[in-house]
Amino acid sequence: MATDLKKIIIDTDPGVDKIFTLCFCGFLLLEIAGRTDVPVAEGSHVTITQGTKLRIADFVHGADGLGNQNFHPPKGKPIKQSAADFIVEQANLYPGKITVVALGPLTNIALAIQQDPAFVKNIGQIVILGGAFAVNGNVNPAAEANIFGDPDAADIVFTCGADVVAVGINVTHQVVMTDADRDKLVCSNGKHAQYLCKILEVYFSYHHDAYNTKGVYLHDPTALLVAVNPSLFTYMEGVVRVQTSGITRGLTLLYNKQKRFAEITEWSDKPSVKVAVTVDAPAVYKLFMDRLMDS
Ligand SMILES: O=c1[nH]cnc2c1ncn2[C@@H]1O[C@H](CO)[C@@H](O)[C@H]1O
Repeated sequence: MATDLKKIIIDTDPGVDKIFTLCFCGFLLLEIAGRTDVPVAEGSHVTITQGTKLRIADFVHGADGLGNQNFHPPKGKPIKQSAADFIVEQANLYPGKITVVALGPLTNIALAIQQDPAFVKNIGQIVILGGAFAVNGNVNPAAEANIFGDPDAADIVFTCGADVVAVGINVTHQVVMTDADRDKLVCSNGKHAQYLCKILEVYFSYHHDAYNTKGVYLHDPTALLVAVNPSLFTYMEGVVRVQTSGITRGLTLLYNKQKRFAEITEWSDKPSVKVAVTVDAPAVYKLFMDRLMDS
């Protein structure tokens, strides 16, 4: 029986919880997992306004973005196309069928939108790990890290008119791997469990210090599940705008359309997106841990 497998492009920067997500997909770091068949395209080095991309998270993920484990550089090379060109090409080849899961700043997707007027129609869905909806950010009280990385790009993506679903830290902070579960993972037969527990050390100590929690937030794996198992979440629809300057640069503000304002606002006449508001955290967590411990 033919199965209609979902076609997913993961648009990501390095990071410990990103590796967890790739591992969950059966990829891990592609060479470690022997998945050299998966094409890798290089993303933009500058923001959509040609600004320098800030390195803001070495204290979260380690200086190499991978838990300071000094891995050998990969032998394989990225494909020649840029990430934006690749995303545009795939959306054209498989109209309505591609889901892009964005786990980092949104520069590549904003570039794809600017490059090809048909992209918004051709892309199946854009799942964004990003934003802090009605809660404090994690870079500063206003901004979540991925949106803060390129707020202008984020505003382009949120208002582009494609099928956009955002999962912010108001939701991902509910999915926590505890210290005790990390210890269970170390002792499990999972193929990548030892490796994962090593790269987790930096990430755990950052969470202990920054949040005073005995556990880490599984941001990125949770976002992936929005793409593959959306019924584990509930959503609100509305227009999201991103603050691009000032002390609240990177703030994501959802207009829930409950009030009809007398004035025209920056949210008027913009397309709606879906924003995750609740998550079945035990179910998400179980799916995730079962996969990591048993495969
Ligand atoms: O304090 C932080 N600074 C920068 N990046 C962070 C921080 N905490 C988590 N993340 C990263 O940003 C996304 C969620 O906001 C996640 O991808 C996580 O890896």
